[in-house]
Amino acid sequence: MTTIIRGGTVVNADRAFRADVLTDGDKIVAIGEKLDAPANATVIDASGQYVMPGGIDTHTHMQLPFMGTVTADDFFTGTAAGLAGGTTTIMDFVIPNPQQSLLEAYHTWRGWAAKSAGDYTFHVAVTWWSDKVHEEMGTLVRDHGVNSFKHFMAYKNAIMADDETLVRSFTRALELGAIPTVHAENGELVFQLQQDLLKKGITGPSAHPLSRPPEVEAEAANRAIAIANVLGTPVYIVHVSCAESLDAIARARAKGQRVYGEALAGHLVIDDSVYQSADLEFARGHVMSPPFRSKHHQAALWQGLRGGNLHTTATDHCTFCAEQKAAGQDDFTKIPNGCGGVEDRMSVVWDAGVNSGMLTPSEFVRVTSANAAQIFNMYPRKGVVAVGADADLVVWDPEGTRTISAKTQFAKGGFNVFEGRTVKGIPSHTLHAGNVVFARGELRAVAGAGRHVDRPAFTKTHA
Ligand SMILES: NC(=O)NCCC(=O)O
Ligand SMILES: [Zn+2]
Ligand SMILES: [Zn+2]
Repeated sequence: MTTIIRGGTVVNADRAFRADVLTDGDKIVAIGEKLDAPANATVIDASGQYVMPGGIDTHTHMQLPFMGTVTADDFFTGTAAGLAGGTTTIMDFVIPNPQQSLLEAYHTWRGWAAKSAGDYTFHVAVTWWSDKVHEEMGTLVRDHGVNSFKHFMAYKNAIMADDETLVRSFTRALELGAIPTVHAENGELVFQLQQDLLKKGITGPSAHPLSRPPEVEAEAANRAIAIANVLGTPVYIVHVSCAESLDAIARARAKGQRVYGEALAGHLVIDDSVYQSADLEFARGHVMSPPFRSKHHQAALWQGLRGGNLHTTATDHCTFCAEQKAAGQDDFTKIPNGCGGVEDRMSVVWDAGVNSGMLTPSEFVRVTSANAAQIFNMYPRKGVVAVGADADLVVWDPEGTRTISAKTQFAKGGFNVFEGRTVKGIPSHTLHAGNVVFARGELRAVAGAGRHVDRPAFTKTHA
């Protein structure tokens, strides 16, 4: 398929310029003013619009078996919803059970992901340690295009990585040229606080944020950063939700440490008042970890994004319907943790970030795709509008509006944490691998059209 996008303003992380963009097959083949195009080319009129790299969501959980259930979105519905919102690549997580082979889990997830409509790639979680894990990390990096390993510092008695696992896995990642990532919350403290709250008879969703205060996150962020510093590894901290964790990242970076931070669209715009709702189904729908925080944390996260101490935006898309969330109606610790957003991240970050003047369009591209592609070694295949890059593009209408609602979304789960929010700045068209997969509200996602994105190891100079 050949497509010409005419008359738009191309926005990359480094600059914006007026140009047509020609795609052929799955690649961008020409960029320039008044380009010639074959007579059979599909023409998209982008006048008054921006042409940007398709979004990369660095953190999703499609079809995840978690807390006794499985997320509502699978790899088809979740990636299709992403395409509707301008996100063309997701970074999902292979999460082996403790004692399970990493390779076995990796192949299971690859099987599930075969029906993806958008591109996908995997971080692999290290949930336990043994010589076999050491060996399998090597196989994943050398033979399977994995260059990032995830460590959950929370979820005690389930997938929590203890300090020995962190130290050994970070060390191994350094040997292999892979980057360690962490969910930073002190799982021992969370467990203790949960038990204390339950003993006091505080069992509803309002207890969730009380069991995971900012200090619990900051302790783990500081610990992971300290471990990375001693071992000389880079480290990427997922879903940074509070000023205290951001301060830890800023301190380390000021000393020259290679620390990266991810902000979630939800944490940027939703505050912790949601947990006080008398509508317990609504409150449970917002239970995720780390929880939504008070407004001063949101302001800090925006400053972190603009100032360069936070690098990526993601969603942690992990959808559960009301019936699944009701598993925790008598005990908040049993509410499956997770919320959605893959369909909404680009518009939410544009609306709250660019329309407010907090971010420029180029900074928007930096935090929605370019930095992710660079940190995780997909650049310049992804994250830039350039000749030779994948034809994953979003034609962005800065005047278009949409009121987000679970009733009209493509994602499953029947709930949306951004419900009722009217965003200005929406995709008019999304191209994935050169195909127009979303056009003015019409989704043309094809199951199985998504490709796995191999991410090679970093050279030794990265660490
Ligand atoms: N974030 C969340 O609550 N659920 C998904 C798993 C995780 O990322 O911690
Ligand atoms: Zn997490
Ligand atoms: Zn997650």
